[in-house]
Amino acid sequence: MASTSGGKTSVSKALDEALGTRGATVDSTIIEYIVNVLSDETFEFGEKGENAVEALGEILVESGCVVSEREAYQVCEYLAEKCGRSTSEQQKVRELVRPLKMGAGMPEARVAPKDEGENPGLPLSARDEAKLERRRRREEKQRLAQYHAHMAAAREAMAGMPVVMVAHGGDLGSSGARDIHMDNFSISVAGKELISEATVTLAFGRRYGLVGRNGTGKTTFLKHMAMHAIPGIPKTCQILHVEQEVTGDDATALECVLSADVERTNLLKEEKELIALQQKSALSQSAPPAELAANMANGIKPVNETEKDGGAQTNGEERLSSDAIEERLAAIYKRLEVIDAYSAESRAASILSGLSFAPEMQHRATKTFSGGWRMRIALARALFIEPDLLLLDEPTNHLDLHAVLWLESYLLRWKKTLVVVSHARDFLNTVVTDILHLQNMKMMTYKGDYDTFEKTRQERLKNQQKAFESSERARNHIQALERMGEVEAVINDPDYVFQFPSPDDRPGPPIISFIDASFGYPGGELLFKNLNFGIDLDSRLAVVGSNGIGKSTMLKLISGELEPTSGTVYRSPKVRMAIFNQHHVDGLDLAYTPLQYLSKCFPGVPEQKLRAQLGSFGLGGPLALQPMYTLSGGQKSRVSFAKITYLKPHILLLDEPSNHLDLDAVDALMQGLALYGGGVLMVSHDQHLITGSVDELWVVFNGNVTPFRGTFEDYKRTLVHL
Ligand SMILES: Nc1ncnc2c1ncn2[C@@H]1O[C@H](COP(=O)(O)OP(=O)(O)OP(=O)(O)O)[C@@H](O)[C@H]1O
Ligand SMILES: Nc1ncnc2c1ncn2[C@@H]1O[C@H](COP(=O)(O)OP(=O)(O)OP(=O)(O)O)[C@@H](O)[C@H]1O
Repeated sequence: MASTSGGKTSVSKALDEALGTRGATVDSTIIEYIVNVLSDETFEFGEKGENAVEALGEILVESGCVVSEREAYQVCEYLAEKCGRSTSEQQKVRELVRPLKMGAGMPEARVAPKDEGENPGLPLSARDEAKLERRRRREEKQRLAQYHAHMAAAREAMAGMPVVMVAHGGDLGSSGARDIHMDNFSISVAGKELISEATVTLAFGRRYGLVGRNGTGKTTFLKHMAMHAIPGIPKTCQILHVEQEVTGDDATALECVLSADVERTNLLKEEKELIALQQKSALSQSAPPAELAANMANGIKPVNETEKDGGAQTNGEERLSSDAIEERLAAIYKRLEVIDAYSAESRAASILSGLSFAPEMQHRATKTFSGGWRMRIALARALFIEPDLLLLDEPTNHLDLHAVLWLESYLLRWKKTLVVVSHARDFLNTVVTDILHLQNMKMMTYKGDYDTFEKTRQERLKNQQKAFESSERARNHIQALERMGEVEAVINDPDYVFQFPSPDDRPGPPIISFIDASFGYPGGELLFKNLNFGIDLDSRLAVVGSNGIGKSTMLKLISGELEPTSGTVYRSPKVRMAIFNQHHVDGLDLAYTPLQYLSKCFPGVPEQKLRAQLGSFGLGGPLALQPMYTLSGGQKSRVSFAKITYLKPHILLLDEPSNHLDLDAVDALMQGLALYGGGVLMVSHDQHLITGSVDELWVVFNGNVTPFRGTFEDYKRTLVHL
């Protein structure tokens, strides 16, 4: 099998042979660059030279080494045959001293040049070096300025979003909006068209799953709807896009949810003040504050900001009789009953509890929660508000399986309209009534769940293909083409491939061993007691368990980011581990492009190699050159995958790897893992991914990690019965 490179001399010789006389006409710096890339000891040609084409195809054509892409393939195949070596002969890749960690900003691995000649390009004079350095600094400044401008614009857009609160009818009433017709609209971002001339109707009370490849524009579409920026959306229609976590302050989680009912909050506040006043006036007949007197003069109208500002025309000296207070209180009680205010607290508490907030947590200040939990509070608030149109963007990403199952059943009873972006097949199949499919700038609606959509679409594509082929045949026979209806060619998404480079070396066992290992955070209780297990290069494991039970901590104990408080965790000194963690985006430097970012992480590695690595995760072409703050969620995830797998780890530790990936990408991930030659341990609750890519399920519970005998479906059933 031709997979890795040979020495520099043999590569140079093979290249000479492949290019023939044409080689002599090409700039020697280019030839030197190509030889350097191919003779790098970690370079893999691929079975038929396909990786070499990926890395060098463009430059071979552009420099005139070959005249066509086809010839580039031939040359690379020849080079692979001549210079690739079998796996057994492969040289060992340099080892990393520490594992690669995404969240913590993986230690930047410097790939040292083998010798002076390995860096492509000619040596520069001191003057040129200085010039280059100045340019680099200028570009850096520019890049940061653009990034900050982008973030400021995003914040401004967010601040301009209509505020959505619980509406009880009457003054604060909802429009009673029903169906929404968005006719012939287009959406562009930075001059790039994402949706073109689409027409979408959202029927009141239906639940739509919005699906499409990463980066097609689903989130952008939700944002535009929430801003009422698409013609056809009634101004009065309350649309809530759950996008941002709630801000952390002293209000408890429960108060934060309840405060979304502004009318209730204000009525309760007023009630409290009136009662205090009643008690006081019983003693001293004191004067009420101007604001209260004003409310009473206004009758039973609920207090809101407008009244506070403009309604206080009564002077503070005016005295209110206890009768007036009684009257106002009666009106308040009546209104509280009408708006179902007395059951609000239990409704809010039950939503929070469904989303895994224990009673104690519901009474904790929002500022004490992590981002993920604050996102869950934002979701709880949205469910409590019940807007006319609820827009959810990958809600299951932040939830444990228990909460996902609860959310599914809650949304099944949802009475209003829902649009949910999700890449979780089982969630979509359970929750949605229709699918909106965004592909190739077009939006199509399909009735039914995700599986039905897939079947219908396959059928539609088959028929379209048949119609296209027969129209093509007819085109060959009939001249009068105008008389035939135009049949569009079938446009299908290209197949994804995720390539996880397998390690070239296989360190002997044991690789990872837990021996009576216990762990607790300082000042906290023990999270794990006496763990005993091992992980090796053949392990294929999924770890499951509720939120906060310790799954991420366990990954950190495996990788060495944490050490046990007692007992031992043994890690083979030769093992290279890569961690993909849930907060991978925090580790990315968003002001850079994916290519610049990888170049920073792996200095000295030729650009073409890094491009090939990005390409193997679907980030080829312009995406590699786009600042990362402009990338979609799934696109950023791919940058992380490209980064952590570059140095061919022996063990992959994946914390919720399918979050953000589109459904085809999850299939590609499964395929990639199946071909990967190292060990895999993942934390996930994605049934499709788990079922298709691991052979063992481990449950974290009560300080233990126990193998589960049964399928993931069986495990899910145990949760429903809890
Ligand atoms: N300044 C820009 N220049 C070029 N492309 C841009 C720019 N800003 C955004 N984009 C592109 O616009 C698209 C916006 O994607 P959006 O986040 O709406 O996609 P998505 O369908 O929600 O993706 P995902 O499934 O990954 O979450 C992406 O393809 C992104 O690369
Ligand atoms: N650095 C830390 N210091 C103190 N306590 C921590 C720290 N990190 C996590 N914890 C606590 O340890 C417990 C386990 O956290 P961990 O993140 O491992 O759980 P998890 O099962 O991965 O949760 P999730 O599913 O929400 O990611 C939680 O109660 C958490 O609050």
